[in-house]
Amino acid sequence: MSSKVKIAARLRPRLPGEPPDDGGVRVCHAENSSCSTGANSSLPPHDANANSSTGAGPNTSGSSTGSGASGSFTGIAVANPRDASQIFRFPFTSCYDADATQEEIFNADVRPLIDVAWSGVTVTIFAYGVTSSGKTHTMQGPPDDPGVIPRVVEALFAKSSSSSTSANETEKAEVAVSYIEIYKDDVYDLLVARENASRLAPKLPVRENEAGAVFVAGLASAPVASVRDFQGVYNTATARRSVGATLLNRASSRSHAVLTLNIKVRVLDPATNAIVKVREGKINLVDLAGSENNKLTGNDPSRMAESAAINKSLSVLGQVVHALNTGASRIPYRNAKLTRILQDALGGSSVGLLICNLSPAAKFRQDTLNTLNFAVRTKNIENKPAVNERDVRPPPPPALAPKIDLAHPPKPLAARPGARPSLVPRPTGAMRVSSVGLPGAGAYQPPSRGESRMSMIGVGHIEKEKEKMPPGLSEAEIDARIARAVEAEVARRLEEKEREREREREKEASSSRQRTKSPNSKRSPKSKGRELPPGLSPLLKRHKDLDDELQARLAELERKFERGNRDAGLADVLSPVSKKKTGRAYVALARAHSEQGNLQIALDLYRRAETYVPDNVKLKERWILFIVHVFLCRVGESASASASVPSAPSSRAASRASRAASVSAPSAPLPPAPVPARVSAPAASKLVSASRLAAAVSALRRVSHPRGVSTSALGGAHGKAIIEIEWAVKNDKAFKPSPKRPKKAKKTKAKIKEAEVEVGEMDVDVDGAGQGAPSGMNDRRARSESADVDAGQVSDDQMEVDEVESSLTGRDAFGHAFGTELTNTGSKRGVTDAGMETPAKRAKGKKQRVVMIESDEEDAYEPGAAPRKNRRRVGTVA
Ligand SMILES: Nc1ncnc2c1ncn2[C@@H]1O[C@H](COP(=O)(O)OP(=O)(O)OP(=O)(O)O)[C@@H](O)[C@H]1O
Repeated sequence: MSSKVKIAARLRPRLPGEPPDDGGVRVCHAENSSCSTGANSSLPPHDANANSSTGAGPNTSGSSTGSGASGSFTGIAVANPRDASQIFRFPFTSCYDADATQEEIFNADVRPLIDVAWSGVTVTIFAYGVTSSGKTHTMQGPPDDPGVIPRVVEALFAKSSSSSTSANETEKAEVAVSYIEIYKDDVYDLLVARENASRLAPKLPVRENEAGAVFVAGLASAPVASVRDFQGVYNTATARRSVGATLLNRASSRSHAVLTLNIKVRVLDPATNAIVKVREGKINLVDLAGSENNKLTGNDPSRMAESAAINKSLSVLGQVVHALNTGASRIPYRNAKLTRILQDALGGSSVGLLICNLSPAAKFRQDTLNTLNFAVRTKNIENKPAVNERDVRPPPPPALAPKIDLAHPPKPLAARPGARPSLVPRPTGAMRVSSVGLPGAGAYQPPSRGESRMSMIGVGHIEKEKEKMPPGLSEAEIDARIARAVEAEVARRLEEKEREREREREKEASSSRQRTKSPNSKRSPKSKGRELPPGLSPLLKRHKDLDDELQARLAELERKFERGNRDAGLADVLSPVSKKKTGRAYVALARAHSEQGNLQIALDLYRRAETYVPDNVKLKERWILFIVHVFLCRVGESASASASVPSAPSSRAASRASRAASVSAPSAPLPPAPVPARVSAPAASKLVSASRLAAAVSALRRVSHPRGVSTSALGGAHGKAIIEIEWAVKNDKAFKPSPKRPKKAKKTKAKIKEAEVEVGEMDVDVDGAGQGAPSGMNDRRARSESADVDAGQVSDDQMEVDEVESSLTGRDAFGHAFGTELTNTGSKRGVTDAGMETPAKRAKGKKQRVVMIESDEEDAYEPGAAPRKNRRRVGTVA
């Protein structure tokens, strides 16, 4: 349903002091074929035969055609201010001449809207017109001749007191008032007291809620219970409104005022007196500030500013109306607070009434025409009123749900002739049960839940409950009791099931604990496969003949694995940095143990380190090696214990080892163990295991790196450690770990500065030796060196190579001779000798090779001098 904005035009009488009415503005009524002018007109009524126009001036639209300004139409006829013989006619159904009373206007156009608001719709009534045209008079009115606002309130309370709309329902209304003014495009709450005449009330923001309704945030709302209450609130608030004297109006409104009456109607059920519905209607009563011609108003600068704001907002109002009429895609509501607040009344969901106030004075003729043009356009705006009503009745209690005969439940929909088969799969024989356990044909119930309940409770249970009911109960009470009983039964059975499940879980947990405690107990290969690390399971699956000892060993490994899981739990909650640090700590610990010969512990620690750095491929490989190592050691020991000749290749253990290794590398037969002629049993076992280990490791390496990967690529520094340990085991030698790699120096400003100082010192030292480069390097050399030695581009590896090279030649990469000789002996793993420099010293050595190039202007570096801005740094700390 749509509703057009209704227009009512009212011509005010000529005021004392105004020039005589020239009869230029006439109110015509078709019914009595007459046109009247403002009161006290000095001119006779407009000549009915005067020339008339089919428009209302160049900017008009929508005015009707007709001949003459006769009373053949209802509306306003205005003489062209430039040519009095031309008449513009504006047809409106509601037109009031100067003699019209406040009561007439109220009864004809406003009173009907009270019922609209009462029914839960927003109604907006606004007075529009040039300054001094009588807007405030129409809306507010003097105390002895109240206008629309007081009359609306009075009618509202009268309606409220006699609010009985039907025989069944009684209505109770609550009225609350809010009152704002929009002054210079800022919103102020007129209900909020101000400390003094100056505008100290806070400006209120205009917002939009999720539903798109515009509202003034933080606006006060005063409930009023009677007309007297309202008068008290309204008079106080109105006194706060910005009013100023202009030449045209002694009490000119300097702001737009919007009074809102919020009407909340509660509809009661007469039987129970309970609230059935709530409707919330609103009446917005808007007294706009009048458009002003500053030539006529004689405004001072402050009034001019007000006037500009007023005219601007009215102009936006006009643009909004125009956009609505032309069906524009964008309506410029947001261009002014006024239009934003009146958005609902203009093309929104409210019912609107625009009262056009007209002045008969000739000086306002053009403004009058503008006002009428605006009115004609506005009347084409269509709103879509919406009723704001909600049903607040509580949902019907379960006992009042449709009753079904339990003994003869309704057929499912699909079974009815012509009914659409249900799309929900339904097991045969199962009947849907409502949430309270009653068969609910109409009530929706999720199938799974309802059906499971049905299977739990069954119709028999309900029947039993029904039988238990004492006599004399009503049907509803019986239903309610059954519902409660069934609910309780469902709850009890669910609880029982839950307890049962809990017991099962506990049983399972205790049996798994038992299994862990007794490592010798028989375990199914499946459980092994599930619990052991993935790298271990394939090997075990293929060797089901492993003896008890090995089983015990595996159990121990499992425990370690579980401990690893705990570590994994801890690793989960650590930050990446902490994880890395913890992983490094484990590696360091492993190194320490390996140094002491505790290879087993070392390898275990390497494995734990893996928990914290799971993506570290090197550590994963080390874990596989460890498993093989353990396996072969055990095999080797048992072989040595059982054989008189340690190298016996035909021994059972050795053949097992051979088989195990061949699993990993079927194409790589184990080499014969290199056993010396005379060797002790333990040493022999070690050698046997070592040889098997070496074969298995190489086989594994082939498996994991089919294309062949170098040792360093296999494990880097830590991989090397593993190989070294293996080597030590194989050769029965002490294991010497490699020294830690020096950390990379960070390129911090401080270090760069420090490096500069060091370079300065280095230059001095080198000069002192008589072999270094001169402290003042020429530009060409500096450039060529900078191209070669941009420290940012020199990798660590390159530095290692340089070190070796320079240790051989005694010169650095640039041909400089060093005062101190680098002592890297070039051993096969790059391990330094006992008297070698510490990593820190090595790092320092590297620093000394950094070349700092100063700017072209400075040949010599001044030790201790602060770095200058224009220095060009082409080399930096490695
Ligand atoms: N219908 C009327 N009957 C008698 N007097 C009227 C009527 N309409 C307006 N007046 C008088 O005209 C003067 C100006 O009216 P009013 O202040 O209501 O104009 P306005 O449009 O509100 O002006 P502004 O926009 O400057 O506030 C007032 O003195 C008012 O009493």
